[in-house]
Amino acid sequence: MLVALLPGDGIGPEIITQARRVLDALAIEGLVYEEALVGGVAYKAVGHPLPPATLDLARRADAILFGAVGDPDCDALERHLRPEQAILGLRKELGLFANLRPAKMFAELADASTLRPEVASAIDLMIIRELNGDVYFGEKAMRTTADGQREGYDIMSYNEGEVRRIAHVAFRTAQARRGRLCSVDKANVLETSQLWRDVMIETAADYPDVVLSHMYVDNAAMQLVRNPGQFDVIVTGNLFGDILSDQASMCVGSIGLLASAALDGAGKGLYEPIHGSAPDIAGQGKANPLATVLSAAMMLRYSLGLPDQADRIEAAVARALAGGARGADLGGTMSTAQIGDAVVAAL
Ligand SMILES: NC(=O)c1ccc[n+]([C@@H]2O[C@H](COP(=O)([O-])OP(=O)(O)OC[C@H]3O[C@@H](n4cnc5c(N)ncnc54)[C@H](O)[C@@H]3O)[C@@H](O)[C@H]2O)c1
Ligand SMILES: CC(C)[C@H](C(=O)O)[C@@H](O)C(=O)O
Ligand SMILES: [Mg+2]
Repeated sequence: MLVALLPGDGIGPEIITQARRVLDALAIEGLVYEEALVGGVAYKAVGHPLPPATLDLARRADAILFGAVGDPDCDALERHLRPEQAILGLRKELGLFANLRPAKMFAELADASTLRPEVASAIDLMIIRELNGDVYFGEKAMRTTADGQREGYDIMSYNEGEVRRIAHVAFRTAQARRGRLCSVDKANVLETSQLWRDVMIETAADYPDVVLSHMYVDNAAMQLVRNPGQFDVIVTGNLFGDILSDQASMCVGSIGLLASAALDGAGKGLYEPIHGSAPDIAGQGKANPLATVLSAAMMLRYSLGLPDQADRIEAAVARALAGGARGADLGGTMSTAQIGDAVVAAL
């Protein structure tokens, strides 16, 4: 089994190092790793954020463990050369359309949430974000209007096939959990969302055991902090899912805790923390590696057929947290490597 390791920029290498240590400690037979450049480091080395050799490795691999991309030095580059294009390109080129972003409160962290403990302790939800469409991948450009103003535009669209395939993933996920699916859209304003809602309702006919509800995205953002315990599975588009998942991360204590899987529906997956390259803390040993460690657990579960090993990592993270393994993001003092040590010791 080949795992592509793509550490990327900023805190990416620091957090991938810790995830790799945890994987190594499991001594899984037959697991091999190959590393490649991605993001700003790839642009600086070879002139492109997603070099052909990296894309080729990602295609050959059974799974991809990804750190983060993004570098302030690159923010003025033409868009197609910016580091972020690497992650967008991998998702699109590999057809990784289903993004699973689970948020569950670790009991040991109830005090770390910005929500009151009795509100936060009820959080056990899964955000399913569509990852290959929406305003992210529509036509976009800058142009000049007739009266000489600069104008930027980005076309938002979904076709029904794109919505239906993510709907099936979401309904099946809800079936395997508590049977409740909340579809989040903006159907009161957007045609894209009206189609989204119509297709969700049509697909529901195949899943009579799942209770489907709908919520506008503005209300969903409010409900996530008012009463997050009401959610089981949330399914939403690319942009809304991006925003709501960062919000959900803070509800469970830190953005440094939320893992994700980007799946193609056929077993291949890219696994990454939901956060970015955090240039403000890069290279200082302050990054929380747990989102990446938990992403490695998702990789073992969803792509490598090793659910018991995944459970082992997740249990070790819970034990490490119970033992006080907290970095600055959770009000503690441990470094990135010390948190890694604590997880390895708890395996
Ligand atoms: N998938 C990705 O690679 C990805 C995701 C999001 C943002 N980005 C990129 O990352 C760069 C920075 O973006 P941003 O600042 O908006 O978001 P960010 O997620 O990198 O950081 C937001 C805040 O959270 C903190 N933070 C993030 N991860 C943390 C961790 N593991 N431990 C402790 N604190 C953590 C950061 O220090 C920062 O204060 C940008 O270039 C952006 O495009 C990349
Ligand atoms: C870096 C960016 C392109 C990316 C996104 O918007 O999908 C990030 O925010 C994420 O959540 O993975
Ligand atoms: Mg994001």
